[in-house]
Amino acid sequence: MSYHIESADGVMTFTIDRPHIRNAVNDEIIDGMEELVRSAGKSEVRLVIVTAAGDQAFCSGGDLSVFHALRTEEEAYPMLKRMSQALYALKTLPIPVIALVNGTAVGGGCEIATACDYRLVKAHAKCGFVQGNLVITSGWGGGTYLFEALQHDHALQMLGEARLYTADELETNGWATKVIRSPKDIDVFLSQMKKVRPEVHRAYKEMAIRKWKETNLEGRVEEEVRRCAQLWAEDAHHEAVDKFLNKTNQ
Ligand SMILES: CC[C@H](C(=O)O)C(=O)SCCNC(=O)CCNC(=O)[C@H](O)C(C)(C)COP(=O)(O)OP(=O)(O)OC[C@H]1O[C@@H](n2cnc3c(N)ncnc32)[C@H](O)[C@@H]1OP(=O)(O)O
Repeated sequence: MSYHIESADGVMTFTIDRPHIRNAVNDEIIDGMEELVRSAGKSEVRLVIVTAAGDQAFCSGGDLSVFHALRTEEEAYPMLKRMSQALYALKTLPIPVIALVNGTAVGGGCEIATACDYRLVKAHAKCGFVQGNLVITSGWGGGTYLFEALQHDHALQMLGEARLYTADELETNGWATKVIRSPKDIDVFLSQMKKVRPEVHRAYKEMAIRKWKETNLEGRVEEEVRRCAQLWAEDAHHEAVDKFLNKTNQ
Protein backbone atom coordinates (compact mmCIF):
# COMPACT_ATOMS: atom_id res chain seq x y z
CA MET A 1 0.00 0.00 0.00
CA SER A 2 1.14 3.55 -0.79
CA TYR A 3 -0.31 4.81 2.49
CA HIS A 4 -1.20 3.63 5.97
CA ILE A 5 -3.91 4.77 8.37
CA GLU A 6 -3.37 3.86 12.02
CA SER A 7 -5.44 4.73 15.05
CA ALA A 8 -4.43 4.62 18.73
CA ASP A 9 -5.72 6.47 21.81
CA GLY A 10 -7.94 8.72 19.72
CA VAL A 11 -5.07 9.76 17.42
CA MET A 12 -5.41 8.82 13.73
CA THR A 13 -2.16 8.88 11.74
CA PHE A 14 -2.00 8.98 7.92
CA THR A 15 1.40 8.02 6.48
CA ILE A 16 2.28 8.44 2.82
CA ASP A 17 4.56 5.52 1.93
CA ARG A 18 6.14 6.09 -1.51
CA PRO A 19 9.67 7.14 -0.45
CA HIS A 20 11.23 5.95 -3.72
CA ILE A 21 9.40 8.79 -5.45
CA ARG A 22 9.70 11.27 -2.56
CA ASN A 23 6.17 10.41 -1.43
CA ALA A 24 4.54 11.92 -4.53
CA VAL A 25 0.75 11.85 -4.66
CA ASN A 26 -0.93 9.49 -7.13
CA ASP A 27 -4.58 8.40 -7.36
CA GLU A 28 -4.06 5.81 -4.61
CA ILE A 29 -2.87 8.50 -2.19
CA ILE A 30 -5.95 10.58 -3.04
CA ASP A 31 -8.07 7.48 -2.31
CA GLY A 32 -6.24 7.31 1.03
CA MET A 33 -6.91 10.94 1.82
CA GLU A 34 -10.62 10.38 1.14
CA GLU A 35 -10.57 7.30 3.39
CA LEU A 36 -8.80 9.32 6.11
CA VAL A 37 -11.40 12.10 6.21
CA ARG A 38 -14.26 9.57 6.20
CA SER A 39 -12.71 7.66 9.12
CA ALA A 40 -11.56 10.71 11.07
CA GLY A 41 -15.13 11.98 11.22
CA LYS A 42 -15.93 9.25 13.72
CA SER A 43 -16.51 10.34 17.30
CA GLU A 44 -13.55 8.62 19.01
CA VAL A 45 -10.94 10.40 16.86
CA ARG A 46 -9.72 13.58 18.59
CA LEU A 47 -6.52 14.34 16.63
CA VAL A 48 -5.23 13.61 13.10
CA ILE A 49 -1.55 13.49 12.17
CA VAL A 50 -0.43 13.50 8.51
CA THR A 51 3.13 12.42 7.84
CA ALA A 52 5.24 10.24 5.51
CA ALA A 53 7.65 7.32 5.48
CA GLY A 54 11.39 7.87 5.77
CA ASP A 55 13.16 11.11 6.57
CA GLN A 56 13.98 12.38 3.07
CA ALA A 57 10.58 13.63 2.01
CA PHE A 58 7.16 14.49 3.40
CA CYS A 59 5.62 14.81 -0.08
CA SER A 60 6.87 16.04 -3.47
CA GLY A 61 3.41 16.96 -4.69
CA GLY A 62 1.55 15.41 -7.58
CA ASP A 63 3.19 12.38 -9.22
CA LEU A 64 4.40 13.98 -12.43
CA SER A 65 5.12 10.59 -14.00
CA VAL A 66 1.38 9.94 -13.83
CA PHE A 67 -0.26 13.36 -13.96
CA HIS A 68 1.85 14.60 -16.89
CA ALA A 69 -0.52 12.48 -19.03
CA LEU A 70 -3.25 15.02 -18.23
CA ARG A 71 -2.84 17.46 -21.12
CA THR A 72 -5.92 19.67 -21.27
CA GLU A 73 -7.85 21.81 -18.79
CA GLU A 74 -10.72 19.32 -19.00
CA GLU A 75 -8.35 16.42 -18.21
CA ALA A 76 -6.51 18.18 -15.35
CA TYR A 77 -9.54 19.69 -13.59
CA PRO A 78 -11.07 16.41 -12.23
CA MET A 79 -7.80 15.37 -10.52
CA LEU A 80 -7.20 18.83 -9.09
CA LYS A 81 -10.82 19.10 -7.96
CA ARG A 82 -10.83 15.66 -6.33
CA MET A 83 -7.68 16.33 -4.27
CA SER A 84 -8.89 19.85 -3.41
CA GLN A 85 -12.12 18.36 -2.02
CA ALA A 86 -10.18 15.82 0.05
CA LEU A 87 -7.96 18.57 1.47
CA TYR A 88 -10.97 20.84 2.18
CA ALA A 89 -12.58 17.95 4.08
CA LEU A 90 -9.30 17.46 5.99
CA LYS A 91 -9.06 21.19 6.78
CA THR A 92 -12.64 21.36 8.03
CA LEU A 93 -12.48 18.34 10.32
CA PRO A 94 -13.76 19.59 13.70
CA ILE A 95 -10.60 18.29 15.40
CA PRO A 96 -6.95 19.42 15.32
CA VAL A 97 -4.96 18.23 12.27
CA ILE A 98 -1.16 18.18 12.50
CA ALA A 99 1.26 17.88 9.55
CA LEU A 100 4.42 16.20 10.83
CA VAL A 101 6.74 17.36 8.04
CA ASN A 102 9.40 14.66 8.23
CA GLY A 103 11.36 15.87 5.18
CA THR A 104 11.16 17.82 1.93
CA ALA A 105 7.67 19.13 1.11
CA VAL A 106 7.21 20.75 -2.30
CA GLY A 107 4.31 21.71 -4.52
CA GLY A 108 1.19 19.81 -3.56
CA GLY A 109 3.15 18.49 -0.56
CA CYS A 110 3.16 22.02 0.83
CA GLU A 111 -0.56 22.23 -0.01
CA ILE A 112 -1.30 19.14 2.07
CA ALA A 113 0.70 20.53 5.01
CA THR A 114 -0.96 23.95 4.70
CA ALA A 115 -4.41 22.34 4.80
CA CYS A 116 -3.49 21.12 8.28
CA ASP A 117 -3.92 23.29 11.39
CA TYR A 118 -0.35 22.84 12.60
CA ARG A 119 2.96 22.20 10.81
CA LEU A 120 5.67 20.55 12.92
CA VAL A 121 8.69 20.74 10.62
CA LYS A 122 11.79 18.59 11.13
CA ALA A 123 14.92 20.76 11.31
CA HIS A 124 16.43 19.25 8.15
CA ALA A 125 13.27 19.65 6.06
CA LYS A 126 13.12 22.12 3.18
CA CYS A 127 9.71 23.15 1.85
CA GLY A 128 8.42 25.26 -0.98
CA PHE A 129 5.45 25.99 -3.21
CA VAL A 130 7.45 25.16 -6.36
CA GLN A 131 4.44 24.97 -8.68
CA GLY A 132 5.56 28.27 -10.25
CA ASN A 133 8.61 26.48 -11.66
CA LEU A 134 6.16 24.28 -13.58
CA VAL A 135 4.29 27.40 -14.77
CA ILE A 136 1.17 26.57 -12.77
CA THR A 137 -0.24 27.76 -9.49
CA SER A 138 -1.12 25.59 -6.55
CA GLY A 139 -4.16 23.56 -7.55
CA TRP A 140 -5.36 21.65 -4.48
CA GLY A 141 -6.34 24.67 -2.35
CA GLY A 142 -2.93 25.22 -0.78
CA GLY A 143 -2.48 28.75 -2.11
CA THR A 144 -5.85 29.78 -0.71
CA TYR A 145 -4.99 28.19 2.65
CA LEU A 146 -1.58 29.90 2.70
CA PHE A 147 -3.24 33.32 2.46
CA GLU A 148 -5.36 32.26 5.44
CA ALA A 149 -2.35 31.06 7.44
CA LEU A 150 0.37 33.65 6.84
CA GLN A 151 0.55 37.41 6.76
CA HIS A 152 -0.13 38.54 3.20
CA ASP A 153 3.41 39.45 2.11
CA HIS A 154 4.88 36.21 3.49
CA ALA A 155 2.23 34.14 1.70
CA LEU A 156 2.63 35.95 -1.63
CA GLN A 157 6.43 35.74 -1.34
CA MET A 158 6.37 31.98 -0.61
CA LEU A 159 4.09 31.35 -3.59
CA GLY A 160 5.86 33.76 -5.92
CA GLU A 161 9.45 32.73 -5.14
CA ALA A 162 8.71 29.04 -5.90
CA ARG A 163 11.82 27.97 -4.02
CA LEU A 164 12.81 25.72 -1.12
CA TYR A 165 12.75 27.38 2.29
CA THR A 166 14.80 26.07 5.23
CA ALA A 167 13.05 25.12 8.46
CA ASP A 168 14.38 28.26 10.14
CA GLU A 169 13.02 30.44 7.30
CA LEU A 170 9.67 28.65 7.64
CA GLU A 171 9.62 29.38 11.37
CA THR A 172 10.38 33.05 10.64
CA ASN A 173 7.64 33.47 8.02
CA GLY A 174 5.10 31.65 10.17
CA TRP A 175 4.49 28.55 8.04
CA ALA A 176 6.18 26.23 10.54
CA THR A 177 4.24 26.08 13.80
CA LYS A 178 7.36 24.58 15.41
CA VAL A 179 10.74 23.33 14.17
CA ILE A 180 11.34 19.81 15.48
CA ARG A 181 14.95 19.43 16.60
CA SER A 182 14.44 16.22 18.62
CA PRO A 183 11.64 13.63 19.07
CA LYS A 184 11.02 15.18 22.49
CA ASP A 185 9.81 18.36 20.76
CA ILE A 186 6.89 16.41 19.25
CA ASP A 187 6.04 14.80 22.61
CA VAL A 188 6.05 18.20 24.32
CA PHE A 189 3.74 19.68 21.66
CA LEU A 190 1.28 16.77 21.88
CA SER A 191 1.30 16.56 25.68
CA GLN A 192 0.54 20.28 25.92
CA MET A 193 -2.47 19.78 23.61
CA LYS A 194 -3.69 16.78 25.60
CA LYS A 195 -3.91 18.90 28.78
CA VAL A 196 -7.10 20.39 27.28
CA ARG A 197 -10.10 18.11 26.78
CA PRO A 198 -11.09 17.18 23.19
CA GLU A 199 -14.43 18.98 23.38
CA VAL A 200 -12.63 22.32 23.84
CA HIS A 201 -10.40 21.70 20.83
CA ARG A 202 -13.50 20.71 18.83
CA ALA A 203 -15.32 23.91 19.84
CA TYR A 204 -12.38 26.11 18.79
CA LYS A 205 -12.03 24.27 15.46
CA GLU A 206 -15.76 24.75 14.86
CA MET A 207 -15.15 28.49 15.42
CA ALA A 208 -12.57 28.50 12.61
CA ILE A 209 -14.83 26.44 10.33
CA ARG A 210 -17.64 29.00 10.83
CA LYS A 211 -15.27 31.78 9.75
CA TRP A 212 -14.18 29.81 6.67
CA LYS A 213 -17.81 29.19 5.69
CA GLU A 214 -18.71 32.86 6.18
CA THR A 215 -15.75 33.92 4.01
CA ASN A 216 -16.50 31.38 1.27
CA LEU A 217 -13.22 29.48 1.65
CA GLU A 218 -14.61 26.59 -0.43
CA GLY A 219 -15.53 28.92 -3.29
CA ARG A 220 -12.08 30.53 -3.19
CA VAL A 221 -10.49 27.06 -3.41
CA GLU A 222 -12.65 26.28 -6.45
CA GLU A 223 -11.35 29.42 -8.20
CA GLU A 224 -7.76 28.29 -7.42
CA VAL A 225 -8.46 24.84 -8.90
CA ARG A 226 -9.97 26.33 -12.07
CA ARG A 227 -7.05 28.74 -12.58
CA CYS A 228 -4.51 25.95 -12.09
CA ALA A 229 -6.36 23.78 -14.62
CA GLN A 230 -6.19 26.63 -17.17
CA LEU A 231 -2.43 27.06 -16.71
CA TRP A 232 -1.98 23.29 -16.73
CA ALA A 233 -3.13 23.16 -20.36
CA GLU A 234 -0.46 25.62 -21.57
CA ASP A 235 2.63 24.41 -23.46
CA ALA A 236 4.92 26.13 -20.93
CA HIS A 237 3.67 23.77 -18.19
CA HIS A 238 4.06 20.62 -20.26
CA GLU A 239 7.55 21.68 -21.35
CA ALA A 240 8.57 22.28 -17.71
CA VAL A 241 7.26 18.87 -16.63
CA ASP A 242 8.99 17.11 -19.55
CA LYS A 243 12.24 18.86 -18.56
CA PHE A 244 11.91 17.57 -14.99
CA LEU A 245 11.08 14.01 -16.05
CA ASN A 246 13.87 13.95 -18.67
CA LYS A 247 16.33 15.38 -16.11
CA THR A 248 15.69 12.55 -13.72
CA ASN A 249 15.85 9.96 -16.52
CA GLN A 250 19.31 11.13 -17.58
C1 LIG B 1 -0.38 17.89 -9.41
C2 LIG B 1 -0.40 19.31 -9.09
C3 LIG B 1 0.24 19.60 -7.79
C4 LIG B 1 -0.23 20.93 -7.41
O1 LIG B 1 0.48 21.60 -6.66
O2 LIG B 1 -1.34 21.30 -7.81
C5 LIG B 1 1.74 19.51 -7.78
O3 LIG B 1 2.31 19.18 -6.78
S1 LIG B 1 2.66 19.82 -9.21
C6 LIG B 1 4.23 18.90 -8.86
C7 LIG B 1 5.12 19.73 -8.03
N1 LIG B 1 6.28 18.95 -7.57
C8 LIG B 1 7.50 19.10 -8.06
O4 LIG B 1 7.72 19.80 -9.02
C9 LIG B 1 8.62 18.40 -7.32
C10 LIG B 1 9.46 17.55 -8.19
N2 LIG B 1 10.52 16.89 -7.42
C11 LIG B 1 11.64 17.57 -6.98
O5 LIG B 1 11.78 18.76 -7.12
C12 LIG B 1 12.67 16.74 -6.27
O6 LIG B 1 12.44 15.38 -6.61
C13 LIG B 1 12.66 16.87 -4.74
C14 LIG B 1 13.13 18.28 -4.34
C15 LIG B 1 11.26 16.61 -4.21
C16 LIG B 1 13.61 15.82 -4.14
O7 LIG B 1 14.88 15.93 -4.76
P1 LIG B 1 15.94 14.74 -4.54
O8 LIG B 1 17.18 15.16 -5.26
O9 LIG B 1 16.00 14.35 -3.12
O10 LIG B 1 15.29 13.49 -5.30
P2 LIG B 1 15.17 13.27 -6.89
O11 LIG B 1 14.78 14.53 -7.56
O12 LIG B 1 16.36 12.54 -7.38
O13 LIG B 1 13.89 12.30 -6.94
C17 LIG B 1 14.00 10.93 -6.60
C18 LIG B 1 13.11 10.18 -7.55
O14 LIG B 1 11.73 10.57 -7.31
C19 LIG B 1 11.18 11.13 -8.49
N3 LIG B 1 10.27 12.21 -8.13
C20 LIG B 1 10.46 13.13 -7.17
N4 LIG B 1 9.39 13.96 -7.10
C21 LIG B 1 8.49 13.54 -8.04
C22 LIG B 1 7.20 13.94 -8.45
N5 LIG B 1 6.57 14.98 -7.88
N6 LIG B 1 6.60 13.27 -9.46
C23 LIG B 1 7.22 12.20 -10.04
N7 LIG B 1 8.45 11.73 -9.70
C24 LIG B 1 9.07 12.41 -8.70
C25 LIG B 1 12.36 11.63 -9.30
O15 LIG B 1 11.98 11.72 -10.64
C26 LIG B 1 13.38 10.56 -9.02
O16 LIG B 1 13.05 9.44 -9.80
P3 LIG B 1 14.24 8.48 -10.39
O17 LIG B 1 13.51 7.52 -11.26
O18 LIG B 1 14.86 7.86 -9.15
O19 LIG B 1 15.17 9.42 -11.12
